[in-house]
Amino acid sequence: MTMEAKAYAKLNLTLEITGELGEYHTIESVFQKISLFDVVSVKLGKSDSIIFSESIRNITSTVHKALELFKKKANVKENFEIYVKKNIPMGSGLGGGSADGAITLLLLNAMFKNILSKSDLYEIAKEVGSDVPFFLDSNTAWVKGIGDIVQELPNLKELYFVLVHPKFHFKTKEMYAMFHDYGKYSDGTRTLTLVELIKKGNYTAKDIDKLCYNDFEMMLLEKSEKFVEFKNILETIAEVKFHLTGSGSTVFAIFDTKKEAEKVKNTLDKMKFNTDLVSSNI
Ligand SMILES: C[C@](O)(CO)[C@H](O)COP(=O)(O)OP(=O)(O)OC[C@H]1O[C@@H](n2ccc(N)nc2=O)[C@H](O)[C@@H]1O
Ligand SMILES: Nc1ncnc2c1ncn2[C@@H]1O[C@H](COP(=O)(O)OP(=O)(O)OP(=O)(O)O)[C@@H](O)[C@H]1O
Repeated sequence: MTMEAKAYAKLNLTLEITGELGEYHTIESVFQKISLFDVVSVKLGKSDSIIFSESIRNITSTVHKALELFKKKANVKENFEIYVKKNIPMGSGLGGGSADGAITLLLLNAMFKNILSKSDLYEIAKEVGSDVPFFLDSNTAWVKGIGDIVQELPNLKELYFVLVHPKFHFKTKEMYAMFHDYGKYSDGTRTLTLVELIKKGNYTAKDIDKLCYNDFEMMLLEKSEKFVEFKNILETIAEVKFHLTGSGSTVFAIFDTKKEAEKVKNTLDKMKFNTDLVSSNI
């Protein structure tokens, strides 16, 4: 029997870097799942095999890590064939690797009739990657710690996002290392303001847009000419504001209606930008 599930991407509506914890950084962030997904399928096999639809650089992928840790924790001796259809662009700040890792854990656990408790899964998820716990069962969340403390929020209302994927990419590890030298940490108050707005519930795309903030973006605007140039051209053509997600390089703009989002996407597509139109409704 093959079990299959969607691994949804996320946007960081805010991303404040608040300090350091060992080799990691502490963050305050609002994570939002979006309707862009990889598909993970799992079935029993003669030996463990993990195949991605696109070649990925890292042989110890999040899916390899999730499988290894699940088998160990659940004391499972069976072997599995896992296939991952990648749709989420890699190294984009959309959390594709983290989502795949979380969904692999959920599928394996479902195959074994929930052999592991929610808290066991959470512990393994943290080991797969600092962002992975969010992807186990949240849609909208206030994320703290090194990404591992997840506080559920009411689902964001149906909003639309135009994503633009630049030709250049940033590596998460290098971005945090660069931020360490840059050193302009935040205190989390911007994230708290957005959290309060989402809890209250009466808002428009514009209200959310005004509160979007990303410390990596602030750093890139000071340090990266290619990012500044890209963002300026994009915002001039689209006539709307774009925000970085995670450590980039994908940026997003927010709209109340699909129609408004389509208009901007069409304009950008004509100019050969690489875009996606997604919504918060998954
Ligand atoms: C930028 C974000 O996408 C925001 O959601 C995440 O913080 C990144 O999370 P991620 O891609 O799951 O990152 P990981 O694969 O766990 O970590 C890659 C590397 O980034 C650095 N890292 C990551 C997360 C974090 N909170 N602090 C860090 O300093 C560490 O050097 C780590 O070795
Ligand atoms: N399941 C996976 N899918 C894609 N890339 C993976 C996976 N596991 C490990 N990787 C490696 O991690 C790198 C970045 O992965 P990913 O696409 O998750 O980055 P990201 O979107 O920037 O994530 P985040 O927002 O969590 O920083 C890839 O270039 C690849 O080498």
